Amino acid sequence: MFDMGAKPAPLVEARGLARNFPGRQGLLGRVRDVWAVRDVTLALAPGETVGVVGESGCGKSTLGRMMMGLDRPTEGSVSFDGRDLAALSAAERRKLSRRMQMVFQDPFGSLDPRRSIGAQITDGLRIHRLVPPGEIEAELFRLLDQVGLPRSAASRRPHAFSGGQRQRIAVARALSTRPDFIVADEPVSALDVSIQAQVVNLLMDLRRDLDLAMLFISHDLHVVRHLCTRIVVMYLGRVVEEGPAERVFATPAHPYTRALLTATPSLKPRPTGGAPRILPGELPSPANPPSGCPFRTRCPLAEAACAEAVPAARRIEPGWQAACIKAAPEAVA
Ligand SMILES: Nc1ncnc2c1ncn2[C@@H]1O[C@H](COP(=O)(O)OP(=O)(O)OP(=O)(O)O)[C@@H](O)[C@H]1O
Repeated sequence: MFDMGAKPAPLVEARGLARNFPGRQGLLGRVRDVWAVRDVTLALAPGETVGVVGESGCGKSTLGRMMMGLDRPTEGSVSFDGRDLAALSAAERRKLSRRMQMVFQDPFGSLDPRRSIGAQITDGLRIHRLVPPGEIEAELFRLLDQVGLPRSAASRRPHAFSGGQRQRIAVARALSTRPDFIVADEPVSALDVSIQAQVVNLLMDLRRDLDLAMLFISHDLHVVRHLCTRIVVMYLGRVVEEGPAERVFATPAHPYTRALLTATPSLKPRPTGGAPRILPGELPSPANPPSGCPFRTRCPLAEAACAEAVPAARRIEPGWQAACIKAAPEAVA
């Protein structure tokens, strides 16, 4: 379990979260469940931005969905403002949904091509009756201003916008209900590099102005570095390192974090689409993870003891932990 250090009362708290999915029959007839997330404990204070990073398939989206209450944990619990999400009635859950919003990688997939974006941005206002009907248009214009879109955008449909503009629309829609907590799942990965910076800057401004707590999921460490105060590194469903973003980036303590940072060429332009960079060695199947430390099959420091047990989190400093028997802060070249 990760020790969170001294912090204000959390807004969102995940305790011992795990999620498995039933496996498919393999060639030899063996069926293995996939543990997408295992034993994750994580808390966000109000207004805090936490980045979740790791290679594709390490469980980031599944964690984000559980923290939003969109997916039920197999084990563990998520609480929001001190209330266990699993214990809420449907009506309480609906009410709470106003305060929790999600922004996805593909805004086009979550927008209805036949409706004007003005109508779509204001759905939440109507559902939750946040402003009187006569004030909806003024609120819509305020939201468009906030995300840097012209007011003339209101009457147009999604296809009239570029990828970056559509992500601004998705952000405006998420903000419309005045949430306290946003899960942003790879919100800029599908965008052109130059546009990514604009959307990240927008999110930074909003975080500052609105005091939003944000779980920002990304395989791109540099995006996270700009935006987040704390970083959580996942590998095969487990948190392997967690700490203040500045400290973790300067001197990562887990060999996997070091490998991720080394594999990320610093701020070089890269192709659109943001395919995760390849680390040395093969990522084991989540249906058949190695015994002991999940990273040991690719780890340059691995020794016999690493195969014996999943390493406990070692405290590097208050609020900074790494699950490795050799965890020690070390600068990357
Ligand atoms: N609904 C599902 N049914 C079966 N397996 C699933 C399901 N959702 C996720 N998984 C599996 O759980 C593991 C974690 O997936 P998840 O999407 O959470 O990872 P991720 O880190 O977000 O990856 P990506 O960046 O590719 O989205 C993967 O092995 C995935 O195949």
